[in-house]
Amino acid sequence: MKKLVFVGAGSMAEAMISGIGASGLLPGKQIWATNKQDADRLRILEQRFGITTTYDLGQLFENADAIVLAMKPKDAAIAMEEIKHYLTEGMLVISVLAGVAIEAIEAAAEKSLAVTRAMPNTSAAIGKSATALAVNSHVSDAQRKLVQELFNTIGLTTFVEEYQLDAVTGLSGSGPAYIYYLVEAMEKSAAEIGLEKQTAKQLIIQTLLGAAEMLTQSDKEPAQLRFEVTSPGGTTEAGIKVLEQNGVQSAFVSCIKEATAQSKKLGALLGNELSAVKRPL
Ligand SMILES: NC(=O)C1=CN([C@@H]2O[C@H](COP(=O)(O)OP(=O)(O)OC[C@H]3O[C@@H](n4cnc5c(N)ncnc54)[C@H](OP(=O)(O)O)[C@@H]3O)[C@@H](O)[C@H]2O)C=CC1
Ligand SMILES: O=C(O)[C@@H]1CCC=N1
Repeated sequence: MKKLVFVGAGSMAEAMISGIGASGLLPGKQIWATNKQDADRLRILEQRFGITTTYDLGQLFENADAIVLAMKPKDAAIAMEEIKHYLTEGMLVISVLAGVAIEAIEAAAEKSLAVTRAMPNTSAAIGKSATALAVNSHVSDAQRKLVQELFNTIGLTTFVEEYQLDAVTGLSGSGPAYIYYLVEAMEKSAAEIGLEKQTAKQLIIQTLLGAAEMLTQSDKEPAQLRFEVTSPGGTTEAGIKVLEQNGVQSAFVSCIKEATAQSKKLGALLGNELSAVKRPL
């Protein structure tokens, strides 16, 4: 790949640019970006990652191999209207938009395009994204390889059916936020039980890393690993009892289902009835 273009330069674009840049797959100069109006933000990204930015769409799309759509779903209709004439069949369009269907993107562009829908997460910034990809039939084998190579630079990559991407969004796209929410609660409680912030932070982070590594290395189910922490009549049992009384596990299940449902709703913001991808019967 010689030129990768980001349309939208917010949190997700930055996480990807940071991860791709650090991997060395593409020199910063060959990564291009634009946004709607925030020129200061583009200057910051240029300084931080050595990328090239412009508001000149002709220059932006010239000889581009792949275009990443990285605006909010609510802004996608206007953005597509602005860029559709620059999109060609030879380009690979990579959409990270939550909920928006490949067919809706082609409909907005008013042409057939090679489109990959990707659902990464912000851990892309440190090469630790969990990314799911779905491609349409116009994506060539070479482009499929290229997109996988690209997302491999920012973490783990897996291919799924397009209808599964809303679930991926609810689970791992939004997932880092659920973990940060838990950490916020752990930090809050640490302050209330008399631990200094810095000490608590170190202990919490190592606990998360250790648990993640246990889940990776051990063959045991998470429930079994939990039981092994839980001594009868001990502290964990007392703590988990409170979580159970407050329905925390079922709240997490509802949370992920609601996020998945919201992904489906966001798809409709491109203003096309093709947006919702149904599970095949
Ligand atoms: N954040 C996350 O964790 C994840 C986000 N996503 C998806 O990534 C996408 C972007 O999210 P996020 O980065 O958080 O959003 P941000 O709000 O941080 O960034 C949105 C970007 O889109 C730009 N933009 C808006 N309209 C246009 C336009 N017409 N032309 C060009 N650029 C435009 C904005 O420019 P300006 O600032 O000038 O207005 C801004 O740079 C969303 O679709 C989201 O679903 C997917 C996975 C994870
Ligand atoms: O909250 C959102 O809509 C985006 C999609 C996944 C993570 N952030």
